[in-house]
Amino acid sequence: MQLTQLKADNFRRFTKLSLPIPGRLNLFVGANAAGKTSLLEMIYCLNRSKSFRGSAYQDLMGPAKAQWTVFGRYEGERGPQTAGLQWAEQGIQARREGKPASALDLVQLAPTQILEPGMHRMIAEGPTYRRSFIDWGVFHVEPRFMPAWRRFRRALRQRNQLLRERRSNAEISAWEPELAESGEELHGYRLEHLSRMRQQVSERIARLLEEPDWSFELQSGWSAEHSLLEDLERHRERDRRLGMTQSGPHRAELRIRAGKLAVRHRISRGQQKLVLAAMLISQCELLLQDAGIAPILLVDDFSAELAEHFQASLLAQLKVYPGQVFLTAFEQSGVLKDSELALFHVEQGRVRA
Ligand SMILES: Nc1ncnc2c1ncn2[C@@H]1O[C@H](COP(=O)(O)OP(=O)(O)OP(=O)(O)O)[C@@H](O)[C@H]1O
Repeated sequence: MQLTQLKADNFRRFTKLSLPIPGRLNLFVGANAAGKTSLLEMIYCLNRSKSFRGSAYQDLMGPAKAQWTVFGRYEGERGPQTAGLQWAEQGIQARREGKPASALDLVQLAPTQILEPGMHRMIAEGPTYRRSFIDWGVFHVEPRFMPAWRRFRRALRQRNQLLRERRSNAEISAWEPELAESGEELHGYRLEHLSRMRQQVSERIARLLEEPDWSFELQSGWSAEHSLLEDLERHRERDRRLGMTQSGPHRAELRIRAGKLAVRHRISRGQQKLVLAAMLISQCELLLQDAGIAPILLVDDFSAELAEHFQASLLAQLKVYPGQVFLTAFEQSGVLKDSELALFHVEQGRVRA
């Protein structure tokens, strides 16, 4: 899907915005605090119903009133579409084609991914971010993922509560078959998605970083020698002591290695950015192959931490990516002086093409 018009009312410093977006490759330029990241956040928020900066809905409200609205027109695989998201003190409301919709409807309409400086944590920190990277892709290509995820969450919640309440083994184990079955199912979807992506990601990273030998391994979250059901039984006493279930796909880990070393010990911040970019672009291409949708890619602070020749290889990969791309930068200099990029100047909450 391509966003062809973006409108906003009282979103951060954008009091009123109505921006036609004619093209696929777009560049927002402007000084510090001009509002470039807020524009990406607006698109992300519309398409994913949350801020990528971890801001609460209320924080997105500008000074004009206690309410904000974002609206988008789209063209693409599903024909012309519209979507809107409005927040007021009563809560958040989503609309699709002018009719009330769920946040999930918007998430499905125009899959959107972001590469932003804070994403280093996806490599440098714990497994949560890497799991959510895999799950975002699985969600869009595998319709059975959400029902399995809901079954799993429910069984996990119930078992955890019974563990905390120190209830009998009979009561606790009653939830284990459901938890194990849905948990194994989720792991299977993740594995399938990763195996479809693995080679492409490794090759893309090798191309971007000019270094070979990258590997990805998904650890299930329970022991490799046992089924999840067996693991839950074997570790019930440990789980009792801790008051929570320690085995399952909620403990899965995606290990990324460069040669034999974990990637976070091995590469610089700039290289981390390229690894993440390679992972995101490959995953977006897989979504196009498997679900027929080319996600929108947002890249905040495109040039940060990248030497000019790395910027050039990243831009080259984004240019051949078939989906819509939005970049931000302080100015259109160096490799960004590219006639294929539609340029937008952002100044104090205003945008001009
Ligand atoms: N809810 C809000 N209401 C009004 N203004 C806001 C709100 N939230 C942030 N701002 C203002 O928006 C500006 C920051 O915008 P943004 O982060 O989009 O800038 P940027 O162009 O990406 O800057 P940089 O290049 O420095 O990252 C700041 O001046 C901030 O005070």
